[in-house]
Amino acid sequence: MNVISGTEAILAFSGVSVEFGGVKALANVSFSVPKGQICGVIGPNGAGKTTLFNTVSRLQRVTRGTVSVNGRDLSAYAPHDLPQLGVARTFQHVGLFSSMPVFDNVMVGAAAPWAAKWTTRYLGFPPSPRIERRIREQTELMLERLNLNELSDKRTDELPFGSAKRVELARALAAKPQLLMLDEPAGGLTQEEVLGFGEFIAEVAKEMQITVVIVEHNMGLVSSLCDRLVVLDHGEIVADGNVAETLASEAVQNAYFGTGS
Ligand SMILES: Nc1ncnc2c1ncn2[C@@H]1O[C@H](COP(=O)(O)OP(=O)(O)OP(=O)(O)O)[C@@H](O)[C@H]1O
Repeated sequence: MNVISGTEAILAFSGVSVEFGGVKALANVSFSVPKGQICGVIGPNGAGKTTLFNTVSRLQRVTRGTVSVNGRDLSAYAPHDLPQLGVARTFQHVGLFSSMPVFDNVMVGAAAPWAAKWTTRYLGFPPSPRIERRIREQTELMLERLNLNELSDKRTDELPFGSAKRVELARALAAKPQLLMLDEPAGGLTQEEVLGFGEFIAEVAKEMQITVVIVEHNMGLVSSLCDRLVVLDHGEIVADGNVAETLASEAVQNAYFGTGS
């Protein structure tokens, strides 16, 4: 498929298949995402988007093929290793610690790369005061960047949905990822919130030099935000390229509406 050459890839899928019994959720998917790109993954319900995401988060094993980040084959890693590899994600249904205040939720993200170190995980070394200070500073920075300062002490289950989504994003960004995976970030947001969200992601991706892969049904967001679209249908890539051409392609019309000739 469309493996981009000449630019260093941060994420690469090579011949990835995932099968559930007789169901082929992904069938021989290959593409790579160069550093700095905002890549949208779209497709009708059941196309394999979440499965694709989960192979990166290590929540889903591949039946065949390889998923790699910065050239490292992810099969050697567990989900808790991802912050150290520079990968952060958000979930389709907000995945916050509901009884904890906003500040602590974001601090979990800021502490994640440090917490994933083997000296912490296996030997239980507590953070030094210097590291603890850095984690708190990073948390405060993200709260400010996402306009969450005023909500800092609120429990996350007391927040409106749009604010909870912002907290989840702050938590993911607090880990200073190189690769940010966003799973349907616009779901449940008002149209105004969606616009603001798209602008914010574009700004932050540039500012923090983050590569973004986004699964999204909201075509308005996808069109305004993404540099490129990969379209899945029945587990296969049916189109891959710039946004306008891809959306207008026969393969996409077929996948969504069954109207191509
Ligand atoms: N754990 C599972 N066991 C069996 N089949 C599964 C499992 N997870 C996904 N599938 C099937 O794999 C296919 C791809 O599902 P997936 O959730 O990845 O699609 P999707 O594009 O994310 O859909 P949606 O847009 O509805 O979220 C579907 O046919 C789905 O029913």
